[in-house]
Amino acid sequence: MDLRTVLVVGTGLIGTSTALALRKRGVRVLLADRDPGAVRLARELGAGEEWFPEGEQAGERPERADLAIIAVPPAHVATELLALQRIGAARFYTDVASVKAEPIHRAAQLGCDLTSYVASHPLAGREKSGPGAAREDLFLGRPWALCPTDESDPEARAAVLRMIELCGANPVEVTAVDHDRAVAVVSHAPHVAASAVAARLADATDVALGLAGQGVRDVTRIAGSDPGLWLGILQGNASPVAEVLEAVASDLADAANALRALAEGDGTATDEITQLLKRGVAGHDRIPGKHGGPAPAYAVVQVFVGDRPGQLARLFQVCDEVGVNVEDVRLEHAPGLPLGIAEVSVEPDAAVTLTKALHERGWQVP
Ligand SMILES: NC(=O)C1=CN([C@@H]2O[C@H](COP(=O)(O)OP(=O)(O)OC[C@H]3O[C@@H](n4cnc5c(N)ncnc54)[C@H](O)[C@@H]3O)[C@@H](O)[C@H]2O)C=CC1
Ligand SMILES: O=C(O)C(=O)Cc1ccc(O)cc1
Repeated sequence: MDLRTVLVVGTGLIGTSTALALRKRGVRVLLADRDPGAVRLARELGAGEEWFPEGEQAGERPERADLAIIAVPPAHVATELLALQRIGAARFYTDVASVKAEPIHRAAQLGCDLTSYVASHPLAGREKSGPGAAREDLFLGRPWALCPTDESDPEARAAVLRMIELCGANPVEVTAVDHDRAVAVVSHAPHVAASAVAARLADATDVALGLAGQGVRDVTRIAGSDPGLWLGILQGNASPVAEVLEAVASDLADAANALRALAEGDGTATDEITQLLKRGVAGHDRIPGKHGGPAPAYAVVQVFVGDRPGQLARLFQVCDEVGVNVEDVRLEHAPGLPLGIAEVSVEPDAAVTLTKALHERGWQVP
């Protein structure tokens, strides 16, 4: 299936990232958003050209795209789909909303044409919104769910598969109901849990915040996301998310009770806590790695870096010189000190080479 022209409706984080990825693969991209500033910025970022729907530009017929990608909040997907289908904006349609059953159900209720529509959802994103946060490589190697229904035309499915492929993502075909149950576990409930942990920090003391390390940053990163967007996501998947949160809340309550017992001298309560921690390790170990397979066991080389411009570039230069590929990098800042620790993840075999090279060049490797 050839995608020559794609229309992106909603030029925020996901719409603009998709547009940038498609542009890079030579697709012509038309952009629309109810916020003119969002379209302007997406255009300036090189995501495509502005789309003028029927009647807005005198004498011009609207151009019919091969595929329209609806990248707006979940509650607006079905109404946008209907409006676009009414003017024949595209041959096929998809959306990228984080929930799937509810928008499909609503589209059916509104009388949308379900043959030309295959709902989808990239499992990649950021805690930031808007076109300014978009990245053309956001979807590389990431899962991208697609949920054809019995009514979906095979050609519509092929068009959506082609879009996913062009964005460099891995298609995962799943029913809308199974999708929603799955993302409740791997995305939506974790988001609420992160918010609950981060909410503890709102009135934490300055001393506590001054001692914050990478752990709390990891656990709360997604809590910085747009609450309006997330309310819509949680509303659209309320029961499956509630079910997972009830299980998490039960584990947390048991852990708190065990710790109370421990504080009162009941040493046997350690068993319960150990069991939870071990179940946590088992669950964490099951998360696939960045390319979709089992998580690779990278070695982490720690190195002190001064908080000055150019230090990371120098560090990467050393990696380059000794032919070591950087799989991941994480910076931990030491509060109040003019230095931090870079944690460079590399293939296990490369760790010794890199550590030796850093030592030789005068880097402090703890
Ligand atoms: N934020 C994330 O990490 C991810 C979000 N998603 C889904 O992608 C969709 C978009 O989310 P983001 O790009 O993060 O949000 P965003 O807030 O960055 O962008 C949404 C854009 O849609 C526009 N918009 C809203 N209603 C509209 C309408 N009726 N017609 C035209 N434009 C409209 C807004 O003006 C805004 O520019 C949502 O459905 C979300 O569930 C999917 C994967 C990841
Ligand atoms: O920021 C991250 O790492 C995310 O995982 C973001 C995200 C948010 C919503 C989705 O539907 C999918 C992914």
